[in-house]
Amino acid sequence: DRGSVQNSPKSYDVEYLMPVSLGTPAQQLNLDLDTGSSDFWVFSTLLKESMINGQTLYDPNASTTADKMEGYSWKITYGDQSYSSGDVYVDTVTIGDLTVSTQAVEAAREVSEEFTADSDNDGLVGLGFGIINTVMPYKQKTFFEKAMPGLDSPVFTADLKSGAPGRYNFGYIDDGAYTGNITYVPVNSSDGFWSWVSPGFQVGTTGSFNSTRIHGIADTGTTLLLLPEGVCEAFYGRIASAKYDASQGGYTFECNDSTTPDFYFGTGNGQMIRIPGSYLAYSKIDTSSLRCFGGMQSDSGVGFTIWGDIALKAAFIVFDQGSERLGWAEK
Ligand SMILES: O[C@H]1CN[C@@H](c2nc(-c3ccc(C(F)(F)F)cc3)no2)C1
Repeated sequence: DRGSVQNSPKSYDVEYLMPVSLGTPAQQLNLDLDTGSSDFWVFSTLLKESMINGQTLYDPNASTTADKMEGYSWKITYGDQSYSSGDVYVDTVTIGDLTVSTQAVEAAREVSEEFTADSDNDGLVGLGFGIINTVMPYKQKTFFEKAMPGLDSPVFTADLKSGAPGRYNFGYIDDGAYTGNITYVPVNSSDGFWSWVSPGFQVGTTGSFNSTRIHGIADTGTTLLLLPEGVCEAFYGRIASAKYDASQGGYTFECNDSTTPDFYFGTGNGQMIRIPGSYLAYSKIDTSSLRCFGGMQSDSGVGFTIWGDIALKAAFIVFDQGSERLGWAEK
C-alpha cells in the first residue's frame, strides 16, 4: 500500500498543512505534519467557543465509525510553550489515499491561545516515534506506525518547497523527486525524535568545510533552522549588515544584503545540502523595515539542533522508520 498528499505552505512558509479525512462520512481537516512530536490531535466540537477561531472541527458524534476511548486523555506542550489537551477516539483516518482504520484521534477540549490564533491549522499529525505519545493511561501509535505494516516500504518522504506546495509520500520513494544520490544516516529514536549527527558545515562556496559533529533532529513542525551558537556566528559573520538584535530576539540583516552566502550542511559520505542564502532571509522584521529576521538562529535555548523547514525545504528527505535512518538528497 502507499499514499501521497500535497502539502501547502502558509505565508512565510511558517508551517505546511495537508488535507486529512477523518471519520464516516469523511470530515476533511487541514493538519500540520510534525516529525518532532507523536500525537495526532485535532480541533473538535468538544472545544469551548472562545478557543475556536475559524478552524474546522472534528465532530466524533457525526462519525459512525468513531468510538470513544473511555478513561483516556492527552496533553501536549510544544517547543514554543503552546499546548493542547483533550479526549481520545478511535476512528478511520485517510491521508492521500492511505487509510488507517483504527487511528487514535486525540480530540481537543482545550488549546492555548497560539493555536486559537492560527486559524488555518486544524491540528497536528505527529510523525515522531510513538514512545513520546502523550495519551494516558496507555500511549498510542502514530498514523505512520499504524500504516507501516501494510506499506510497500516502511518509509515516508518529505518534499517541502519555498513558497510553493510540496508533497509527503507514504510507503515509497519517488525517484523523480530528487537529484543525485540519497545519503542515509543513522537515527537514534530513543528520545522519540528523528535524531541524527551532521559531520559539519560550510559557509559559502569558498569557505572551508568545518568538521564539527552537530547533533540534531529533523523537525517538519519547526519553522526555522536552530544551530549551535558558533555556527550562527560563522554564518552571520560573513554578512556585512548582520547583527544579533536582542530586541528582535535573534540575528537580523538587510534582506537584500548581497554578501549573504549560501549555507551547506554535511549529511555523510562527503554529501552536503545547499541552503540558498535567500532562504535565510526569513521575513521582514516589520513591513517598513529593510531588515530581515534570520532563518538560522541559535539552538542555545533548546539544547540540541533543530533542522526545521528552512533546512528541510532545501532537500528531499526519507524518514525510514523500518531501518531507523534518515535519507538526504538534493533536488
Ligand atoms: O515541539 C516541537 C515539535 N515540532 C515543533 C512544532 N511546533 C509546532 C507548533 C505548531 C503550531 C503552533 C501554533 F499554532 F502556533 F500554536 C505552535 C507550535 N508544531 O511542531 C516544535
